[in-house]
Amino acid sequence: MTAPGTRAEAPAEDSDDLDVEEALALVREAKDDRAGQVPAPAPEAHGERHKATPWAQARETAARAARARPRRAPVAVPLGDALGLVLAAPLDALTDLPSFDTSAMDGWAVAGPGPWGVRDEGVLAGQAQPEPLTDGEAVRIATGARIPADTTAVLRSEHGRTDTQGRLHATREIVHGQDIRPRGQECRSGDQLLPVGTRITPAVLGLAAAAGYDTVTVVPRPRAEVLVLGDELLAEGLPRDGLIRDALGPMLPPWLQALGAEVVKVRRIGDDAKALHKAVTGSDADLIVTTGGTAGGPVDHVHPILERIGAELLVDGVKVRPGHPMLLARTKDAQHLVGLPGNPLAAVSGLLTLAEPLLRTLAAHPAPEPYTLPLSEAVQGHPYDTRLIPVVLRGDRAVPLHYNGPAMLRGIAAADALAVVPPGGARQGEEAELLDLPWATAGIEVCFT
Ligand SMILES: Nc1nc2c(c(=O)[nH]1)N[C@H]1C(S)=C(S)[C@@H](COP(=O)(O)OP(=O)(O)OC[C@H]3O[C@@H](n4cnc5c(N)ncnc54)[C@H](O)[C@@H]3O)O[C@H]1N2
Ligand code: MOO
Repeated sequence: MTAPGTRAEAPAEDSDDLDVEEALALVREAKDDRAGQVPAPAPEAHGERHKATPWAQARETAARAARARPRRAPVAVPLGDALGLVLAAPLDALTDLPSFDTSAMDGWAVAGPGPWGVRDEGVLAGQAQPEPLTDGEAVRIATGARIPADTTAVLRSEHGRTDTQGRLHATREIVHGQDIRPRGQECRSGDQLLPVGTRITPAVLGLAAAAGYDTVTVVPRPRAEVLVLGDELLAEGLPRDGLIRDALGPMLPPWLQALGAEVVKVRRIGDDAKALHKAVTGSDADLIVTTGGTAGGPVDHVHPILERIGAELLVDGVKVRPGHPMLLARTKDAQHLVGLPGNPLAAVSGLLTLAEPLLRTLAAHPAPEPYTLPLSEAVQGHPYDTRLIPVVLRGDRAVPLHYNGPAMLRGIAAADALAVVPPGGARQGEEAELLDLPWATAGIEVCFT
């Protein structure tokens, strides 16, 4: 169930569905494999409309650009900082689990058949080795406490009673070994608990801690820098005198974080070519994201600066609405630049078309499974380009939202996803591919970053 014009139709060798193994090759000790090198774009004159890349191909190019980069070394991060990252080394148990024979219940550790004489001192969780039991002896024990040597079973509190002489009787039959968790029941030291490529969830953090880890070895978070261009932008207050509020400065950093990036800097550059040149050449981020200045107006400095620094344009315009002037360039060996158009919804389109596959691949996250839903109403198409339309998901339908113009955020702010509408449009009831917004899937991606 995949909409026409989507990844499913792309030739197999061009698929941007990232194999985690393949992605992790970027961080392994193995020699650098540049097989995925992105071919240079067709040498067509700047400004020609037909050089624009088809939407699905642009996404593939962005993912492949990330794969073609030099290896990034794995890093060790404290458990508290590891949520959402991907294991770059297998999680091998550093201890047996449990690491000692443990009581599974509150009750008594007993030795031999009852009734039993009960020791005065009980055994609590966290206590060092308790005294061994002798036959006919019992000791109060808490869940998680160490089992004394020579214990035959644990009798649950609710299954025992003490008589007037203080002797303990079982009120039901007990089985040898019952309610004792033997050392190593879950794993032995050295057992592989999780393989390379596993996404670190809250449960993985818990397992890692239980297995003795303080830090985990992970694929490093890609570092992103945001450069907001435009002299017309205000950082606060109401729009006035032809000036407008900067909508992208507040929107992009958390969105990039939700896509797996660490945002190292957000800078307002204005329409100053010199400042932009300095910011781009001085950046050591994995990804520079610029906003505005892509279209070729009098103060659109992005293309000229990329040309000046000898950057390789991998995508120069995409057959998608909104956002068609978006671009992707390789600025240096281990750095890319995504140029987002200034119109805010066009910038979202660029973010999901180019930045998402690039960051996802660098972060070694698997590609989301493509899925489709029928549209609740017809959506007018562009004659040649894909359209991305904000939708809400209601039951088993995608409901297109109004206010989906390139300069509008009102639709996307209420949306669950973007529907991919192929050239020519989609009929009511037609299946459309959906791009989930990172916070719409139970907030999981957002809290993972
Ligand atoms: N002659 C042509 N003009 C334009 C074309 C074209 O093909 N030929 N394409 C249009 C399309 S489509 C888009 S999208 C925009 C892209 O423009 P730029 O990337 O050069 O961006 P700017 O010109 O700087 O800004 C466009 C628009 O967006 C507003 N803007 C910019 N930054 C922000 C921000 N941070 N927050 C809110 N709004 C922002 C800016 O004020 C402009 O209104 O070009 C069309 N033109
Ligand atoms: O591509 Mo522009 O984004 O239509 O407005």
